[in-house]
Amino acid sequence: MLLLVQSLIDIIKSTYVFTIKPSTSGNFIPEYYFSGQHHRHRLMTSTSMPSPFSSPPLYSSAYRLYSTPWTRFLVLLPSLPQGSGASTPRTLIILPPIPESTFLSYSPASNWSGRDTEDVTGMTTNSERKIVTGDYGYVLEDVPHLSDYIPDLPTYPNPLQYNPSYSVVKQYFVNADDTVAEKIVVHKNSPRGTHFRRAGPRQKVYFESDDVYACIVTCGGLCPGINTVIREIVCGLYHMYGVTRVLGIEGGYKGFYARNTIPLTPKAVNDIHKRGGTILGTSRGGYNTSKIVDSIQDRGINQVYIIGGDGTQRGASVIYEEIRRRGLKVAVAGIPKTIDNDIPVIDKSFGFDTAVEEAQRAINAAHVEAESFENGVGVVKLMGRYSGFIAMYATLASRDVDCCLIPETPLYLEGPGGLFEYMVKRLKENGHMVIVIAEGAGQELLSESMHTMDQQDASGNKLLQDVGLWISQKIKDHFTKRQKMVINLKYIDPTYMIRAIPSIASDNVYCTLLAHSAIHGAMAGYTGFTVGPVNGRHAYIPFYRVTQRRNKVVITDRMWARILSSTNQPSFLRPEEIIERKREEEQAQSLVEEDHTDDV
Ligand SMILES: Nc1ncnc2c1ncn2[C@@H]1O[C@H](COP(=O)(O)OP(=O)(O)O)[C@@H](O)[C@H]1O
Ligand SMILES: O=P(O)(O)OC[C@H]1O[C@](O)(COP(=O)(O)O)[C@@H](O)[C@@H]1O
Ligand SMILES: [Mg+2]
Repeated sequence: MLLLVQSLIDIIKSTYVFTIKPSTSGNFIPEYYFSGQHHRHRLMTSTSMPSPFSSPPLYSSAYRLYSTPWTRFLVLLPSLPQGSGASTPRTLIILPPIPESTFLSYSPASNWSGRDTEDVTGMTTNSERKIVTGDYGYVLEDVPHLSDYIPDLPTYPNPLQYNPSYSVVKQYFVNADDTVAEKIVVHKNSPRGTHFRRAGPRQKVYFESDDVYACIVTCGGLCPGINTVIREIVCGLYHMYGVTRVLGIEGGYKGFYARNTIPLTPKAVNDIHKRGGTILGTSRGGYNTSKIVDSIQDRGINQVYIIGGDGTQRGASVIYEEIRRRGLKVAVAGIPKTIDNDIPVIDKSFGFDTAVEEAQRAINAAHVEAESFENGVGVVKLMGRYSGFIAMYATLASRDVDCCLIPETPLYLEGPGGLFEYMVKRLKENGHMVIVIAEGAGQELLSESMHTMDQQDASGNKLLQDVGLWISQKIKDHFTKRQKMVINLKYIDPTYMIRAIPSIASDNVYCTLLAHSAIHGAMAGYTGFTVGPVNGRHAYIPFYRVTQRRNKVVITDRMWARILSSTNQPSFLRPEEIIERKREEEQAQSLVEEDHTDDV
């Protein structure tokens, strides 16, 4: 492979830039830029990927070679046939990862559309995606800075050094070179791997307090803790940096151009963390980049704090791009919000602990009902559109659950190894049982039996059928018609109750840290970033890293094994499927750096 790579260096001449993005189906969607246009093509699954050494040969003029320093892969892109358009679908081949040392010897390749620059530390950077490489396989996936596109910006001493609360803190300011490792479990010879810029206050800031005009917007579904984040942004800006002008945008993204705004002061937000929801209101859909950025520009806003999930962060990324294109001195900071805990890279999303805590009440109720009746069955539906983290953690915490069903696991009802067989066994053994089901579980079965059309919400998210109602009915039908066994089934759907409550104490502290990290980053001139803890330390993460894939429960990991061992439920996986899943997971691991929440 080494020789092969070396001999191909001279053909790396192109203007394409790749990133590799996992799609919802687990395939990888490469995204690339061609002549300034942006196209997306689905990459074949890793299992169906042909060998790079197979026909047509690697040296054929039909292929070009690309390298991506942030994924450390080589990608082969077949050239377009004569006369075809730029959007013609093409098959990509990804070569297996190559030794980091080899890669760095010629990375970044001359094919980046971004300019290559050498920074003072001698590290090589790329301005399209700020990748900095260092010794021993060190990679920094840095976030943009206002000075990247606005020259000669003045800086000011950070007012925090005169703040009586903070000036006593030893080493209050973050060292400019501090970065946070994405992976902390390493082996003797592992490369140092990917890092993110450490969050926190800097010695110099790029805004004078009086000049700051900040705004806050909340988008997407609710989540416990949103009000706390709003409160802490307002109070943090005021108390740490003396910023008095903060505007609340009402009703999500569309509020920028179609709704009212409200001035936010520490007094106005003093008590809001005790309430669920968002005092600003939220929405799905209604995203319009130019109208949003026009509104930011017209109002003279220069710091934008955007609280929302994966869709929101995608929107924030486009807003940042447009602001940069217009050359505006406006910092864009994202604060990740999702009750489903499906945002990657960060350790956990705020509100998740609150949701798991509140879910206990529903599970307890289901358990009390179930054990009080002969053949009592409690069914609890929890949120989790594509990721079953709430169901998994709520199950593990409760210990009263006999079966946990999540979107990541297969599910079948009838036959050996199916749910009904397990239920009969469990009811005979225990006389009652509790099932926790995440809303996204078993959706294929549902659409098969209900013949429903794919429907979407205003943001384009798939609208799910009510799996709780469906499975409850299926269970009832099975036991009355097939088993001739009387069961007492109680279905509890606490989903919105869980989402709408105020956050618990630990989430409140977490929300405060997120808000402060975002403020410090924006004041220091960073932009186009999301904040969040990575292995316990808060970091600035480029938008593309939190939107390129979804955090999911890995059912071949130890955490899911703990569930199986705690409930004794069937895995719904046949042995050959387990092997296949493991293989797929290993391949995905080697293609994209994974960040599981497991590994306790
Ligand atoms: N790919 C995208 N590009 C721009 N805006 C988006 C994108 N996806 C979603 N949005 C916008 O982000 C907002 C929230 O998205 P949604 O998916 O509903 O919630 P969440 O951010 O919680 O995932 C909506 O206003 C939606 O229009
Ligand atoms: O009814 P709504 O508001 O569309 O929300 C339902 C969805 O919101 C979620 O809480 C996730 O929301 P986000 O994508 O906004 O984080 C899912 O669990 C659920 O499917
Ligand atoms: Mg979402």
